[in-house]
Amino acid sequence: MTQPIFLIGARGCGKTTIGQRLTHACNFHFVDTDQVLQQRAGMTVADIVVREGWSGFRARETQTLQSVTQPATVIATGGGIILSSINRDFMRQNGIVIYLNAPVSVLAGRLEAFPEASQRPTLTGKPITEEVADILAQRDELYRQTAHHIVDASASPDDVVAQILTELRLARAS
Ligand SMILES: Nc1ncnc2c1ncn2[C@@H]1O[C@H](COP(=O)(O)OP(=O)(O)O)[C@@H](O)[C@H]1O
Ligand SMILES: O=C(O)C1=C[C@@H](OP(=O)(O)O)[C@@H](O)[C@H](O)C1
Ligand SMILES: [Mg+2]
Repeated sequence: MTQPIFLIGARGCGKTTIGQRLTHACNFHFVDTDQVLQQRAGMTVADIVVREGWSGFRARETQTLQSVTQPATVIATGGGIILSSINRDFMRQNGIVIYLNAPVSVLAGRLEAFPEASQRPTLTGKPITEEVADILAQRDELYRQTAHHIVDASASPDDVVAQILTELRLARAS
């Protein structure tokens, strides 16, 4: 199995962290759309949003997603990648999509501890817990529609990786 693996889910669900670990377990390459996009632009997400608005960032994100998609690659996406139907269709058709699902309390706790504000400028201007709740309410259905598999991302990193490997093995056996 060398199909690309796309990790989707809200800010703080662990796409970047789990993606790196999963890469070692599968012997795949790792890419993170936000890291590649920022390197190519020579700007942080926050800078891009100031200069080009969220629409400029979203256009760059779609282009980056398509250009980094290769066999034997784990692709950690940004939390808003599923807002575009082009991205949703692209991921479903070109690989295996895994939703790292976690409740608002877990997501907000992680984002308060590790805000990484240059990569995560505010989406709504609201305090973290309110923003996470509002955004998850808007996007949860899109994550679910796009995913081939859903895992519990509130577990420890080792456990989340183990859940993903189990899902992939079960899918291969069926
Ligand atoms: N399963 C986990 N258990 C505990 N902490 C986690 C877990 N996954 C991620 N984290 C922590 O949460 C923060 C956000 O994780 P990150 O991988 O950047 O999320 P995302 O890329 O989905 O926004 C990081 O500081 C990371 O160490
Ligand atoms: O949820 C979002 O709309 C975003 C999530 C961020 O990525 P992470 O999910 O890796 O934090 C980053 O792509 C950008 O700030 C937009
Ligand atoms: Mg990330």
